[in-house]
Amino acid sequence: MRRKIVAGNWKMNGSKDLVNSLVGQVRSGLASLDNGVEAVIIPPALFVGDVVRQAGDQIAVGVQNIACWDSGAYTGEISAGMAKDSGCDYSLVGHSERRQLFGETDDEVTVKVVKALASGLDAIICVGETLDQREAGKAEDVVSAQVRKAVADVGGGQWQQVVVAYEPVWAIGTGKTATAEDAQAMHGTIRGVLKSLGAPAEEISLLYGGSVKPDNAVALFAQPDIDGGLIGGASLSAEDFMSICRAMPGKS
Ligand SMILES: O=C(CO)COP(=O)(O)O
Repeated sequence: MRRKIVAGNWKMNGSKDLVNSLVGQVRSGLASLDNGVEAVIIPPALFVGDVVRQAGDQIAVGVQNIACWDSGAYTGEISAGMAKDSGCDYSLVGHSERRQLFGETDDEVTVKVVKALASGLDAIICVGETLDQREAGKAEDVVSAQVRKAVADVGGGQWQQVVVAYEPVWAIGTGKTATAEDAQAMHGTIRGVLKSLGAPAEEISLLYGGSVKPDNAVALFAQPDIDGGLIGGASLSAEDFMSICRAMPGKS
């Protein structure tokens, strides 16, 4: 059965005060929710320990990025093993901001997925096309290639640790969302790619990200191949984050 996931990527936002106020509110909100949603909080790495301590069993925790290496002289980097050791369950890999602002390459994404899975983290692999690529009619090709490359070294028994998040770059932080139909179409394509690679595609959760808000989450989550969301700005408000969690239908 595919997991239904709502993950909040705080990016470089938040503070200890936000951790202290938000995590408890999300925790009590989830206690009265029975739609089977798994909530994940992905704060800046410095706050992971604080979130883990307050999250209880109901909230999973993730990091926004991991290194390509296990340990060593890589100043400023954090390994997948360290994230796991600190209580993380997930790592984002290949977020478009990492790719665009920090020059993260497809090859590095492939390695980071391997490192995450080997350390026992679930990898939320982020893919998505730019506006130019969409307008040139290349969105499907770009996203399909990103997916193929990212999972190139995933082993047979590791697929249950893989989650794919489709985040069109033009929809991130812009207030523009893909229509539910366009998002569904791309999710169908991604599932098809995973199937063609021999993965148990029907079991893999596919998230949509890019300006997801309480008022558009219902239509997005109603789509058959959209199993949840990767939320940026709206995840910094406990109220909005919980509204988005509540937008998940009780589908299996
Ligand atoms: O990049 C995102 C989540 O990883 C989406 O961010 P916004 O929800 O702020 O558009």
